[in-house]
Amino acid sequence: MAEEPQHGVPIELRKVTKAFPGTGAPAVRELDLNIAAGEIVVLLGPSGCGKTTTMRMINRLIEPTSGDIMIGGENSRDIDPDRLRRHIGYVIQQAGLFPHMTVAANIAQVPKLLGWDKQRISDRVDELLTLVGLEPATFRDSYPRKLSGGQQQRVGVARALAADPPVLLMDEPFGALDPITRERLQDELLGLQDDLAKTIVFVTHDVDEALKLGDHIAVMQRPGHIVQYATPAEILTNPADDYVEQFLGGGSSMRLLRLTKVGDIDLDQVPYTTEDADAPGVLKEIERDGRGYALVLDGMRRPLRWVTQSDLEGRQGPVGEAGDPVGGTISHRMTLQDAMEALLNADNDNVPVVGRRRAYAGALSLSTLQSAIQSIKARERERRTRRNLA
Ligand SMILES: Nc1ncnc2c1ncn2[C@@H]1O[C@H](COP(=O)(O)OP(=O)(O)OP(=O)(O)O)[C@@H](O)[C@H]1O
Repeated sequence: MAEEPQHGVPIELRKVTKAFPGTGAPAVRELDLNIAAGEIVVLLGPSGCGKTTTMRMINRLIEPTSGDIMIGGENSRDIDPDRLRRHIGYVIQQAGLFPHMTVAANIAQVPKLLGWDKQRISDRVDELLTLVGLEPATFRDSYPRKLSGGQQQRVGVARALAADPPVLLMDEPFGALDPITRERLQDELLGLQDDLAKTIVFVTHDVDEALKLGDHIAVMQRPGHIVQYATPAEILTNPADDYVEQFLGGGSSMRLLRLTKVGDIDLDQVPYTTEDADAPGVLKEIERDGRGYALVLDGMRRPLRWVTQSDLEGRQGPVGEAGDPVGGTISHRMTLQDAMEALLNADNDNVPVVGRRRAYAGALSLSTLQSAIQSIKARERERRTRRNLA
């Protein structure tokens, strides 16, 4: 049986500076950064702002000129660099796989260094390939050049995870992939992270990637400092200054739509009933509500039909099959953007939202969406004001 994965540890950078010899301004300047255990923190910024240098100081591929880096409470200066790097997985653009080694041999590198026996290594390789969505029998003995960019990147992630390190550093890992593969790998990374809860430092200059993946985002500016360190929603609704605002570009409301899940907002509550309910009673309730319709649910609370006032007028006995089938439903897991798409294509203004086991959870309309975005913005503004006053 597989062992429980090792969860992430906190990382703290204290006044970390890197000045490369013979250059002008330092590449990274007195950088403070606190990364909580199990979080994905994205370093976001334009080329040359010091993202890669910051990341490589964490695994000591680059030694800081001054300052301290604490990993799981230990000063990285006190950890042997080889031991440190075995406890920190590293994924780079285009995977950086060794072309003359099979996929299995690439993944097995660190376990081999750690002296694991053959059987343990082989089991681990298969487990990891499965974890990143590659069939072991097909891919184990392949050479990297036979693989697509996305598959190579998956192997890169498997290799970084091989010795189950608590920390992963990912430097533009999806930068060279086409947009569809890129999105898929981002989703898979988030899925993996749900189970693994590693501490991940992720470098990108792609705003949407940062907003999607980051629990927190550090927006960096040349030369080597952080302008804002906050959650994606906070950065979108309250950019710290003009630089951050410009870097984000326009469309912050659209981005909030992409970032927020239907389950995170207040849904509309419409009257609901069942097929065996008494029609005149339901009619009364519809009249009282004033909207003119109700939702009929089955025994498992799954939406079946919309019934309107006129469907029920004069009807005696149970509601039965009165009304029209609900065209479609919206899952509580959908982003607001996907929900908006569904609403624009729906026949009704209101679409039922379903949660676990497709049970009714509320309803959504374009105007509910609009007020949700407005209240997210207002909430973030309020939080910031409170913080500034504190
Ligand atoms: N080995 C080095 N020697 C001298 N200068 C360096 C070295 N590595 C990086 N730099 C400089 O440090 C600064 C920060 O570089 P870094 O690679 O960290 O930026 P970055 O934000 O990761 O950029 P990119 O997105 O282009 O990778 C740049 O001005 C770069 O030229």
